[in-house]
Amino acid sequence: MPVPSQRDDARPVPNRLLAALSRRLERLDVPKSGLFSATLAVPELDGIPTPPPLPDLWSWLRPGDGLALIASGTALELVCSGPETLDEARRGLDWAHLDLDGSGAEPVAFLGHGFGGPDRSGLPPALLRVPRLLLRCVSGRCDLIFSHAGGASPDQIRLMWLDEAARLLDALDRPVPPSPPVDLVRLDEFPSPHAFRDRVSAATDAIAAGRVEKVVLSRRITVAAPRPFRPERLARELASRHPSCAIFTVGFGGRTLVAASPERLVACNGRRVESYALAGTAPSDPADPFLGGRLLSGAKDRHEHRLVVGWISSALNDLCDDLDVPSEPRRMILGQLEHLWTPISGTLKPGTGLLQAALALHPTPAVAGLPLASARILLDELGESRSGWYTGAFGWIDRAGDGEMAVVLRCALLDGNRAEVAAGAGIVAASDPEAEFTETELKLRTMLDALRSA
Ligand SMILES: C=C(O[C@@H]1C=C(C(=O)O)C=C[C@H]1O)C(=O)O
Repeated sequence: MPVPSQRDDARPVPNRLLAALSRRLERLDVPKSGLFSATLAVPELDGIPTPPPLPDLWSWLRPGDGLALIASGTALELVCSGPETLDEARRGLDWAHLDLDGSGAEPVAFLGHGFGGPDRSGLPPALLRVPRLLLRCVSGRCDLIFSHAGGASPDQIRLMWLDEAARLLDALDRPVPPSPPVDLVRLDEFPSPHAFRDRVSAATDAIAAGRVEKVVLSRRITVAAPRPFRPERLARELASRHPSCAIFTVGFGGRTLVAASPERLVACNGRRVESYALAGTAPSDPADPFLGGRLLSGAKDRHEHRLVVGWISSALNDLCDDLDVPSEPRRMILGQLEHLWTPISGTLKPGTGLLQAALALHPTPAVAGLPLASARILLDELGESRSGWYTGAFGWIDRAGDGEMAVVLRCALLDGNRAEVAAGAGIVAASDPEAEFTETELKLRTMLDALRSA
């Protein structure tokens, strides 16, 4: 079988690897219909890959866990009306798989959805995508997973796969040099700083009147740089600054959502499940060792945190045979800020999976409020608007059901040289408008600082 030709502008791809892939795929019996994936170990690529310059890049990195998923092309994409239908869509997949080298690397579907309600960004309410080619690397061991969803002859499928492999290998081979930092211009802000503080006051009034216990208000700003943002550069920047976070990129229609999320909505490994309660925030200052102590002992932040721990525990309790809820929060330190953090874990009841848990958990009071229904009504009244999947969820699930979804936080929606960045803060009875504004500025800075070098 011929190896697909190079694009004229491309650097030479590792031809030996492509030729080897071509030989191996040729012997493969590709079914004509249904979703089919084949895993091939590629020791030639072993190492920890970084996101390459691919158009519409989908990727997921957990640098701290040595996990990298890098996708190229699409085998199957299902647009769903919301998170409720994602599970249905996934269960409906008739997914055959061949593990050619016995490496155990299962094929993966990416999934994501927004917060709920109108999303002016143009991203669909929910999306499931199986990449045509996935580079799946765990602790430096890499596999290539080819997928196809029928509708072509086996020869056409093999050609498409090799084309995709050529594109991915070429992109992985291209240098992604760092950019000298630039100044960003704030173009637009919603709501204005003044209006945000007013909303915080209106929210504390609603809390005093007993309408809700907590509500999360957010801000969105648009910035411009003198050059186009590079999603792969931003992801690398974030991965080196925040290796404990989930770093992901979701390319869609020429724009790319990029995030460094500290908040695990849910992760499943077999029947083990884990979710993070993350709420209560303060600036972190290495020069002030008492600051963390203040966060741990501060009544307002502990109250805000406890509400989230209670809610997540009760949502997971219904789905689990056993649940471990630490009695004391820990500190999660992320550059310039830190959070109160309680990892909650358990054993799922048989027949329950990642997507059911994600559905039961989203949106947690860390990003919405409590009680949820009243908080949603109050958010509408206060004019809260969220876009670009901010405070929705994004992640991956493999064919066996293992995977993870993170809350979409500390994120930017890149569009050429513009980026929309959002951040919010949990409002409780004792909240102060100025302090909450400062908290959102700090959270925005996580992304703005990285954007300057992207
Ligand atoms: C809403 C955001 O963050 C959430 C709110 C937090 C808080 O209010 O303390 C902390 C972490 C996140 O759960 C955000 O980063 O935009």
